[in-house]
Amino acid sequence: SEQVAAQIQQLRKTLRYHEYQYHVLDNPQIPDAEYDRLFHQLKALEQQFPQFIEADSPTQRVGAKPLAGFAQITHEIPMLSLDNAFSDEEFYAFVKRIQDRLILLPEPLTFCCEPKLDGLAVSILYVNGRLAQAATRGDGTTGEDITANIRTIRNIPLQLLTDNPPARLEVRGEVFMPQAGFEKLNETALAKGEKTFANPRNAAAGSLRQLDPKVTSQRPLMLNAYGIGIAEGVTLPDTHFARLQWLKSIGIPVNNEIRLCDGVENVLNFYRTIGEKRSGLGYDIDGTVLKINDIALQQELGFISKAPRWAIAYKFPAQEELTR
Ligand SMILES: Cc1c[n+]2nc(N)[nH]c2nc1OC(C)C
Repeated sequence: SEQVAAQIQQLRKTLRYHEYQYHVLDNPQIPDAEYDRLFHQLKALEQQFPQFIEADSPTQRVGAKPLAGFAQITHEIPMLSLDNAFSDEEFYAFVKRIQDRLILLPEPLTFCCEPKLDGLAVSILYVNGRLAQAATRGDGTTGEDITANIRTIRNIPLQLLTDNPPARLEVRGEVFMPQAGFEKLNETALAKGEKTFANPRNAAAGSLRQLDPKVTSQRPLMLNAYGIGIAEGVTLPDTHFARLQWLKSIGIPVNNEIRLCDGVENVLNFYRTIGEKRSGLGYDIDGTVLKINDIALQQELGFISKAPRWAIAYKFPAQEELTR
């Protein structure tokens, strides 16, 4: 049965590789039917030899039974919110406050510019490379344990794709529901006389708050990572953009609209470009998040009580004001 164990390990490795290519690199190497065939081959082998089943096998996404409730989790590093800007002038003022505070002012000032996805912020903890725990942001200090539901999200790896994983790595990101999946979900709900959701954000929130992971597993949710919390047993790169690239390299999905921009004019150009692309992205965003890229400068600037001094969300006018 060593031969069976080896065959099972090889199938898991192959499936993880194809999940990474499909969900993270958007570059599938095999047709979906071939992936499904491999998946069901592994499922059958594990059913025939249950002694080889492991919690982070690609077949083990959907938890067995519904929870009675959600446990509370206290974030070791608080998940803070963001200060907002609603005009170029407010963004200029944000940059001026940074320039006035920094002892040594690099020229140009480099920003990591990201779309601000309209979903739910979550924290996902990997222990020795295995998904161990996940929580909602909650009030920033305490959130709800949604580990069982997070495990069902197909583009979140159950195991990091690296041979020497950090002892502990906390990935922070947004769980969202793409517009196409949202419309299909509401169509089905309507046809079955069930409750429909007002918008993709509410649908994502409702799906993550399901006590039964089997229900969450049927919902078209996705994660896009935007930062790192706890990181032990690894030396992280010294810029935010390089950290996101590193996350992507070990299997964590990162949004592909993220860009580095040198200087304020290029940042504002990013903001306008994303605004023009907004209706065609396929998922809801409510603005951009513009961050000082250099980690040492972030640490020098620190946080105001509730939000970092080094990042700002520059929002778009509320969607209702514009025709969709
Ligand atoms: C609350 C939040 C939300 N978002 N969304 C993105 N894309 N980045 C990002 N960063 C955040 O906070 C960090 C600046 C700490």
